[in-house]
Amino acid sequence: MNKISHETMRESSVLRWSALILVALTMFFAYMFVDVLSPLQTLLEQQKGWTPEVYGTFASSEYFLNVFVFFLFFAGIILDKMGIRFTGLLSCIIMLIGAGIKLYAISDWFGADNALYDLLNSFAVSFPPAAKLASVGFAIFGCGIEMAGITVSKTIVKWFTGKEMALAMGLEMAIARLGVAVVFWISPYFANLGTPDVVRPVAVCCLLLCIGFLTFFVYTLMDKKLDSQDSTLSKELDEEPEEGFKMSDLGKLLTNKVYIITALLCVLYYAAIFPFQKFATSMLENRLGLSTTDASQLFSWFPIGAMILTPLLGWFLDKKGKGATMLIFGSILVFVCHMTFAIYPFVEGDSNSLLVAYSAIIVLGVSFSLVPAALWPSIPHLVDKTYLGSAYSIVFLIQNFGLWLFPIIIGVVLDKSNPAEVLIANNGVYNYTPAMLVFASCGIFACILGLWLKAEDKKHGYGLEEPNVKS
Ligand SMILES: NCCCC[C@H](NC(=O)[C@@H](N)CC(=O)O)C(=O)O
Repeated sequence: MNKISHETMRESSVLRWSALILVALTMFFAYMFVDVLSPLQTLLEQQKGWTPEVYGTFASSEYFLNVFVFFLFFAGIILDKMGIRFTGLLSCIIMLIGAGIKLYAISDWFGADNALYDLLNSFAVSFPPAAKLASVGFAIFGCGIEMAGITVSKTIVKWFTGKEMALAMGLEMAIARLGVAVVFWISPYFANLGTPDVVRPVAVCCLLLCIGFLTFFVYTLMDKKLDSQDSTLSKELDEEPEEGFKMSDLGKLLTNKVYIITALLCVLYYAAIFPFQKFATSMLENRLGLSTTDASQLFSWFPIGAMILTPLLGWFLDKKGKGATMLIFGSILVFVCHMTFAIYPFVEGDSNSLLVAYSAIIVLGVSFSLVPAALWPSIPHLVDKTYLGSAYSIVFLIQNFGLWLFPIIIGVVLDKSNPAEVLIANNGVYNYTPAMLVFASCGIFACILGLWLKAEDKKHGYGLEEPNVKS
């Protein structure tokens, strides 16, 4: 009888973690691109005439095709049918196309003598043509990054099931957060290198996206080898090949109560995070009277805090469990942060005010470690692995709806709560209280869903409070 070799690449910790670093780098550069314009809202308003409403609509366009053309739904099916290599490379190409369009839209090459410019200028004239085309590019980019996000989640499950899965997901997200922190520093830096210009940082981030494509390409070589080892092993062990994804699996997902609660918690929680990220620099400028650079650097402590804590909490989840409890605490903390920015009487130049702002940002960073570290590794506990790609894609789809809607709501709330005459009377300083109350309310609803999830887990034993690593 032949000797059976049970060793695959995933049993080597060096190879397993190398695979993780390669895919995490793709997400690192992608997350940089997502937020490259976030610290430049004020400059966009001054140079390009993008009002908060225009900016909010542009920011939400990232999610438009995912939600309204159901791209994410198809992305999940493509992932389950075509596999990680194909889907990952496709997602990188889509990101590059979208990013290129956005760069072109805000550049001087896209100007009044251009037929496309004239066409886009012929309707909805309060929305500048550059913002329209940039939104199209960002919507295409959004398809790519979300498709990459579900692919990377499935990749981590593939390499780390029964091992340090939550730590791996935590580390991947930490690397992505580092990308956000870096872009909040380098974006204003490149924009202000010489004559202030929003195009420079976007061009730099486009180049970095190409590096992300290359790191994913290198990963595909490892993925191919692992697949061939897995199929040899299955033959040696005489295992039945795994059944692939079927359309009927979607019905199973959508009638899975605990999965739907998790998806709703996800949309409410993330609505208080990513859309806030798009307005945070401007909020800090207005609430504390800071310059763009100072506000942006203050805010960068949020992703930095999340970056440090997410892997530690992932490690804690692997060893000790308590995932549902982490979701509840994380939701309470997001509420605390946003309420602080909504109601604290900040005074310009006051050191106490600055201390309170820093503390609130750190609290948000802690929250943004607790929830993601617990949420994403909980999905494999709730669904069958044959349709895990679709399970992630539908959570992302529901989440993307919130991420699309909230920047628009916040843009409108800002415009309505700051009519022109009030804005002039306030020397152009925006009142952010109503907008921050909207964000705070998301935290409350997410917390209620977290409590419900914990009760369901206690009743049915999904293992959300159990450690991931089986000893
Ligand atoms: N492997 C990690 C999975 C998701 C991480 C999560 N990202 C998202 O939820 C994205 N859908 C949101 C976006 O791209 O805007 C995160 O915490 O970053």
